Amino acid sequence: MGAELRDVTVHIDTGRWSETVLDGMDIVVPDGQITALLGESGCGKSMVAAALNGRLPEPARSTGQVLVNGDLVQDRRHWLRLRGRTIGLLPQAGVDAFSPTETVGAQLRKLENRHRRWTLDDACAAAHYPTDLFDLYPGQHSGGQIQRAAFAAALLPGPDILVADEPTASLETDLAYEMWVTLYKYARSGGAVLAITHDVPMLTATQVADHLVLMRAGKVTATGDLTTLQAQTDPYTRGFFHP
Ligand SMILES: Nc1ncnc2c1ncn2[C@@H]1O[C@H](COP(=O)(O)OP(=O)(O)OP(=O)(O)O)[C@@H](O)[C@H]1O
Ligand code: NI
Repeated sequence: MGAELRDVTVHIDTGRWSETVLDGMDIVVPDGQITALLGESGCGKSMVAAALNGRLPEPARSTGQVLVNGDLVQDRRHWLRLRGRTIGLLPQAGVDAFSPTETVGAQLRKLENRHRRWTLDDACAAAHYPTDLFDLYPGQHSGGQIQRAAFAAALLPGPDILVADEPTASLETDLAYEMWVTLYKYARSGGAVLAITHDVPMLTATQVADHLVLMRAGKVTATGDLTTLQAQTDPYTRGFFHP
């Protein structure tokens, strides 16, 4: 069924300052589709990813509702049950998907054995992660390599809902295109995909996103398909689609 934030507000009080990072945020991520989330740096996109995975930072205080496959998520134990096969996160920094003390190959193999959904070969092929890097530790990978390893790690449990936070940020155009193909196939096979991205030229060229959500300062400012957003006249939206 997918995932949803309803009127989610998140305050972070660091002790030195207090900030509202999401401000009445609403978003629906339906299954079978790619929803693309865009917005300027610092507007709260990764915080949406965190809220959808029950991974808000420790000092955060939140109000509002998170629904996963139609159920209101109530507490930490509920999140622990959902993570993995129900909802998964490809973090913005690929290295955050791994423990630093074990090789990537060993960690991917564990995910394959624990979930028995995707095979290691299929996940690595779909993520274009070269299996000859298996013996390296996460910190021994380049930015683009660890991003692809993290993509493989996100695919292995085969989550109903996949939240991918800038999955192509460290990749050149050809590889980025292949990642979008993988996300497209994932959605078409039934997955609910939220893809956070800055890559409007790729979205425009591939038409891969079924629905777009544009945010600013913790709120949604525009939603719709590509044609709808391209036709908007306000300067913030135009800045993304007619740079
Ligand atoms: N752990 C944290 N503690 C305090 N503030 C945080 C924390 N993480 C993020 N923030 C703040 O929350 C706001 C939103 O950050 P977020 O990472 O969601 O932005 P973003 O839209 O993903 O940006 P980018 O495109 O650069 O990744 C920022 O103002 C940031 O400073
Ligand atoms: Ni981010």
